[in-house]
Formats: sequence, structure tokens, C-alpha cells
Amino acid sequence: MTDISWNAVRAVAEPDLRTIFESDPDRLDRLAFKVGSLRFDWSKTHMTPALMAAFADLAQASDFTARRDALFSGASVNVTEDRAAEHSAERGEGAPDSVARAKALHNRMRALIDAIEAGALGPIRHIVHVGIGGSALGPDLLIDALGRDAGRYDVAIVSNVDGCALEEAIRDFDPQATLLAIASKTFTTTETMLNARSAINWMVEGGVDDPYGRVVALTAAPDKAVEWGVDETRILPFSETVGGRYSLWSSIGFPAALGLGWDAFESLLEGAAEMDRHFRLAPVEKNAPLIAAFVDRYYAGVKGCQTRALFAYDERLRLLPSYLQQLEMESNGKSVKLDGSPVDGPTAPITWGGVGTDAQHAVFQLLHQGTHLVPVEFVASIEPGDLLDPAHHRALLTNCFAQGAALMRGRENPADPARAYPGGRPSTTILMDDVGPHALGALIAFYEHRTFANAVLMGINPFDQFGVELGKEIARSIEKDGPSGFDPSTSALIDLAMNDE
Ligand SMILES: O=P(O)(O)OC[C@H]1O[C@H](O)[C@H](O)[C@@H](O)[C@@H]1O
Repeated sequence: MTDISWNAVRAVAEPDLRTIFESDPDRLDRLAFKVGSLRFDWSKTHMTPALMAAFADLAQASDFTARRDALFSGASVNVTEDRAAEHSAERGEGAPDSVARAKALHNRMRALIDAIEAGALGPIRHIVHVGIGGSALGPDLLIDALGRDAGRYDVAIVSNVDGCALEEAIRDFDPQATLLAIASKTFTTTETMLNARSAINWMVEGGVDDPYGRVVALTAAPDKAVEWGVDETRILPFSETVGGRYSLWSSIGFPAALGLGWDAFESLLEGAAEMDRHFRLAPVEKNAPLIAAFVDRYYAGVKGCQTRALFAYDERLRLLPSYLQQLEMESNGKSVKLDGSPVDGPTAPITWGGVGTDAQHAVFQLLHQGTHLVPVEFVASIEPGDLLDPAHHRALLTNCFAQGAALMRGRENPADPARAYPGGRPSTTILMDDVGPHALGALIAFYEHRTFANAVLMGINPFDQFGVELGKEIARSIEKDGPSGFDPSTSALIDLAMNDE
């Protein structure tokens, strides 16, 4: 059944993007619409009514509705680990028990934040948050995007095990006024535990009497945090059913909730909940995450695009591409289906991108004239983030819109091929009313659901990440046994760089 539906998708005639608005004058009305404060525009893609219908059939053949219901009902959708994926319960949308549990844990986080604000842990001015992957990228994005004017605390998110990262973060911090947040779902991740240990040592060297008294643990493994030495009253647990890369809504968001204030954190959750409801209830042809997934699948699965690029025309969203790299590539960079059989075609493309207008002066050459077809996504905000001359924001938006038009329109130049633009290159635009917590919550939830919808159409599990394990295991064995037992290249590298004798 799914094969038949894929064939129907592949059989849809491809329109010419350069003239598509002439042949399909209503496409803007159909393919551009608002969800809350986000306006999506897919009209500059190859999505035609015929393709939309073929994809709607594919969604049906892929049991999309049942899989979406299973996600929100707290069923065990992460089949390889036999667990639910309940990030939406953190925002109040999910199985009633899970929503109640998430609410109780949020209340616990709020109470600790209130106590910290009231000075219970001393005069805190700096927060060092150690965590990696999903335990760092989300909070980092939130604080970088929304924290410009918050000015409440200096927050440093430290992820890399390279000591340069921690050293740089604490360089200007006073150990006597620093709170250490250790973020790790498993509370075993080597990088995070080593950074946490070194941060404690730095506090000890800085004369802090009770450094463990300034530690807050954000984890789904509270027992491990207790073993490590964190007092139970300062452990903020979250549910095992919240995946790492979907966890910024849980206590992993603690530095954002503390740094930006509780109201902002709550508004973030509400924005995400609004997107949850949209994803659950909107019809196929107006369902933003689903349409985005159709477009993703078309370019990756039918047109063979190996990458997709995202450009944030907003300095506040400069970390969005790296956040999405984990979300999309760790979720959907898979080769087997739910039943363990090989996938039928390409899975997640490589997500890459950057910030506009900078990227125009660096990588856009390839987008306009290179031999790769890269579907481009632009994200911009109507409201500016700066208070300077409005000319800045106007220039930002002008450039953003110009790029989408140029990619689509192209320009012939038979006399001078080096100066010709092929055109016909697709782009999507997401225009936010502003970059506030509510809109950002909705935007991130949109990407989560789009990732899930892609997985459903491919028949894969987006919630495990076994691909990251082998390298960790080998690193442990190098640590333990040195160069023996490896290939000559690896042994020589270990010998050269790590042999102390
Ligand atoms: O939160 P932790 O248990 O420390 O895990 C941190 C990260 O490490 C793993 O290797 C996974 O690839 C990530 O999905 C995860 O977010």
C-alpha cells in the first residue's frame, strides 16, 4: 500500500517553479497561512494540488492519524526502547497522568527557582550549566534568542569536554556567586560529568565552603544524581519518556526559566501547546508540520536532495540551525524501519544553514549557481530585535525576501553563462510576528512535529539514537586499554598523542 502511494507521489508531474504562479494563481492562498503568530509560506516549492493529494494518500497509507494519536496518548511509540515520547505532555498536551506528573515537576522547578531568587543558595549572579546534546542545545538556543535584555544572570552553557569550553565560561565568573546546573538525562554522560567535576574543583579553589550546596541537577535519573553528591532538594527530575533532544520543556530548561523568568518559560510552553493542538487537529491541507514534512519528503525522497538549508534572518535565532541539526539528524538519520527492515529510500537529509545576511556573502553562491538542488528555508521576524535605525531590520527582511525570489526566478544570460542563474530553486519562508517566548515555543514545537511526521512517512522510529553509541564504547576502551587491539592507523594516533611515557 505504501509503495503504491509513493509511486503516486513520484508520478506527479513537476511544475516549473519560474512560472508556477501563472499556472496556479491560487497557490498563495492555499500554501501560505498563519498558525498563531507564525506565517508559513510553501508557495515557492513544487507543491501542487496533485502532489498534496498524493502525499495525503501516503500519510493515510502510513497510518499517520493512528501514529499521531499514539504519540499524544502516551503509547510506546519509541518501539526500540519500549517507551513513550511525551515532550508534549510537558506543555500540557498528552495523557492526563503524564500531564499531571509534568505539571508537578514544573511546580517543583518553580519552587526551587523562587528559593534561589530569594537568596536560599546565596547571592547567585552566574549560572554554569553543564550538559551536552539535548541537555545543552535547547537551553542555549532559548537563552541566546530571548535573553538579550533579561540581564538577570550571566548564564554559560558548557558542553564540550575540551577544557577550553569550561575555562572560557568561568573566566569572568565569581565562584562565590555561581550556581552549577548539571543537566544530563542519564547522569552518566562522560563529558558532562567531567565538566561538572572540574566546575566543583574550581569552586573549591575559589574558596566556596560548600560547593555541592550550589549544585542543581536536571535529570531523569535522580538516584544517580544523589550518588554523585547532589542533595535531593536540588534535584529537578523529568520523565524518562521525554527524549533528550525534545527536553528543553522539562527541567532541562531550568537555566532558561531562571534566567528569563518563569513567565517567559510558561509562555514558551503555551506557544508549544498551541502548535501541539494545531498538529493534532488541523486538516491535512492546513496542517503546518505535516505539509512541511510532505515538502521535506518530496525533495529528499523524490528529487534526491541530500541536504536542506535553513537560514535565520535574525541574529537572535543564530543557534537554530545547530539546534535543528540534532533534532532532525539524530531523530531521522536512520536506515531501518520500525520493523527492522531496510528503509525504501533516503531518510533525513543533512540539515545545515546559518544566519542571513552573513550567509549570502559566503555560501549562497552555491545555492544560486551550484549543481546541487538545495531546498532552502528562511526564518524571519516582522518585529525587530534591535532599537537601532529601522533601516537595519528593513535591510534584513529585504534581503531575506530577495533571496527567495532570486532562487525561484533566476535569470537567463545566453551570452554570458557564468552570469546566468538557472532559477527554479525552491524555498520556504516562516515569518514570525516576533521572536518572543510564545512564538519561539510554537516554532520549536513545529519543528518537532515536522520531524515526527517525516518519520511516519518513512516508517521509521525518530526517538532512538543508537548510532551514537559505538564511538562512545570505543572511546571507553581506548581510555581503559590504550592502543592495543586497534587498526594500525588508530593505534598510531593513540600512541603519538596519548602515550605519556
Ligand atoms: O542528557 P544526557 O543523558 O547527558 O545525554 C546527552 C546526549 O548524549 C547522547 O549521546 C545523545 O546522542 C543525545 O541525544 C543526548 O542528548
